[in-house]
Amino acid sequence: MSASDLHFDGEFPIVIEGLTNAFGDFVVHDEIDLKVRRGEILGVVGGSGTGKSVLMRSIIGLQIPRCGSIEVFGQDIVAAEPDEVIGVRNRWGVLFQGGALFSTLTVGENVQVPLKQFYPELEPVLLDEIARYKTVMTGLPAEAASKYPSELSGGMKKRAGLARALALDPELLFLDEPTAGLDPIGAANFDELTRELTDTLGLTVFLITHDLDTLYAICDRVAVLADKKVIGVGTIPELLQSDHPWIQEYFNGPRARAAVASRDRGNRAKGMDKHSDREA
Ligand SMILES: Nc1ncnc2c1ncn2[C@@H]1O[C@H](COP(=O)(O)OP(=O)(O)OP(=O)(O)O)[C@@H](O)[C@H]1O
Repeated sequence: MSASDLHFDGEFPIVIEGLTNAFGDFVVHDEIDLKVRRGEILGVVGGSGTGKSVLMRSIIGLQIPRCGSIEVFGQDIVAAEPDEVIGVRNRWGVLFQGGALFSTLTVGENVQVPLKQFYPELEPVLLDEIARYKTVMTGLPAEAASKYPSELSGGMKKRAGLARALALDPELLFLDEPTAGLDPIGAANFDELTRELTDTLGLTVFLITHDLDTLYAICDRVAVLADKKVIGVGTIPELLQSDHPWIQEYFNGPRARAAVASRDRGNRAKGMDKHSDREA
């Protein structure tokens, strides 16, 4: 438990204790603990290969840990029978790295995949309607629902993947490097969309990223993976109190300074917009 969790009296949709993941002799996580707070966007960072994706896969039951426990909405994910997990699986949505859309299905059909899986009784006309609604919710035009992934830009594919992740009205959203491969404007727009959806839908978000701009712009707290452990969890100012060299180098390096400057410029621009709105 992090020091700040002692002062947090809300709920924790994800509770991880003593989690060890290993492939043969290669240990990725060594007895890690992590709690995700309801309503937060938790950024998960760490060098390449520190096990961010493996951690996410363990939480959603795609990776069987060597030991430890993972509870999602109070349901034990590790020890449970597959049937027992179904009740929580429809409470989360996942945007995998690269979108992971089915290339032979249209965007709308992709969004319908989880709907058909969990609600096979839904009529086709209703499935179409929900798929169109989810597509538009992510900022895509309604016509995008009838397009194939190969007809979409990288940014549109991410939004389509997000629409599918939101298909079941999840409470918990997993995003694995959602802004990777997007240009800075596309990435900033996606960040804004993530924040807006989190606030309006009351989501809790587990967000793996290498993108410092994303961390500074939208994450409430950040968890740092290094040395097979979670070496810190907190707001960026809290993490900066740590003297761990990776944290210092990451959050005090030139790229972090550029991210802070960019966030501040964005905030100033928003303030000016509000000002000119009031004057108009
Ligand atoms: N199925 C697997 N079999 C063997 N090793 C694996 C498997 N999946 C992941 N690994 C190893 O586990 C380690 C952590 O992988 P993971 O993909 O979680 O890293 P990551 O922190 O997400 O990296 P990146 O930032 O580069 O995406 C890596 O060394 C990877 O090679």
